[in-house]
Amino acid sequence: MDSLTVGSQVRVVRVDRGAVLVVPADAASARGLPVRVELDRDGLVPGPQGLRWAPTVGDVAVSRPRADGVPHLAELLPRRTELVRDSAGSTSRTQALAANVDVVLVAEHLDPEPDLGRIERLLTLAWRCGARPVVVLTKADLVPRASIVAAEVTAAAPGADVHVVSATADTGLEPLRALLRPGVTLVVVGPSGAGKSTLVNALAGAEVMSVGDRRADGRGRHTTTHRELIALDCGAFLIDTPGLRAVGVVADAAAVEATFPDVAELALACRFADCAHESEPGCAVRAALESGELPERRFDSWRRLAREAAWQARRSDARLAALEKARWKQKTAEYRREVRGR
Ligand SMILES: Nc1nc2c(ncn2[C@@H]2O[C@H](COP(=O)(O)OP(=O)(O)OP(=O)(O)O)[C@@H](O)[C@H]2O)c(=O)[nH]1
Ligand SMILES: [Zn+2]
Repeated sequence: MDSLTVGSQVRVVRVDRGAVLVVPADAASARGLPVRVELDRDGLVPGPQGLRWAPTVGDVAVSRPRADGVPHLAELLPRRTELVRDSAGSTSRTQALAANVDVVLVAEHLDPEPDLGRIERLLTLAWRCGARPVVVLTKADLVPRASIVAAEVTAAAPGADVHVVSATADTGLEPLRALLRPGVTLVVVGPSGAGKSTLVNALAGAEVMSVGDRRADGRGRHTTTHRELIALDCGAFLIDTPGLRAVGVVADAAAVEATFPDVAELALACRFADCAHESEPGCAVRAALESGELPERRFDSWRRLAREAAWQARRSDARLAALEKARWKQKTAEYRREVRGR
């Protein structure tokens, strides 16, 4: 693609400093070379709700060249789905990792042993996003009894399919290839070294991402440093992400409930509607813990995420209140200026 036609819809494949790389949004013509589009000085694009938005990978925008012919993003379209995480630091901003995704592949290695808590955390991220979560257990070639581990993971991932794969041995990938339909967008998330880039390459059938041990310059292993959307020959879109270290999941109560439907259902049977599942009489959750029906580990994981969700809800309330206050301050300042000016 050499130029962007007037008013055409484009898809953001990568975000750089002050610019984005875009391709035509329709799957049929998305495979050409991306075009670099400079952003306005603030790095933002006008979008829904009359606000200016930071574009993210997977965003769809209307491109309209400026008067001087330079490509420009005129408008960001509303996001169908949005994968968000807590941005680093103490600010209450969230960061959109990817937009308009249909499937979230939660990648976790079988060797070393999978971290169930991390899977639950990433599943919460996926459910929150509104996309379909699919767990992919990687490096099956390195462990003898992958199916036993997979059963444990399945118990920790109600409602999500769990697939055991080896990207290097090309096993178990068929169910994932079946997800790659034209126009469908998949994003791969998971810890560094889980084999995300290797998986993306295997699904793409080409070396589209550089992988762990391929660096020949002796400066240690390659690791994915940016998010990138890849338009596959079959018409599907795949987004690779860098390993998410300690993902600040932007949990909300509904997403936590979707990840832990077993705990949510037990809680419904507690005698008190506001049961904290600590020492209340008639607590169905405690009973399930005692009988072994609900593993301690899973209960602890649920509690941690539920607390984070509650904390984040309070924090965003506080943020709204602060915004409201700032607006009010501005209004009074305007009013004073007006009075003084009379
Ligand atoms: N044995 C085996 N090794 C694998 C498999 N998939 C990936 N690896 C290896 O695991 C290492 C990490 O793979 P990557 O694909 O770079 O992992 P990543 O999740 O993209 O890592 P980051 O880019 O750091 O987030 C590399 O050395 C891969 O060759 C697999 O199925 N089997
Ligand atoms: Zn209870």
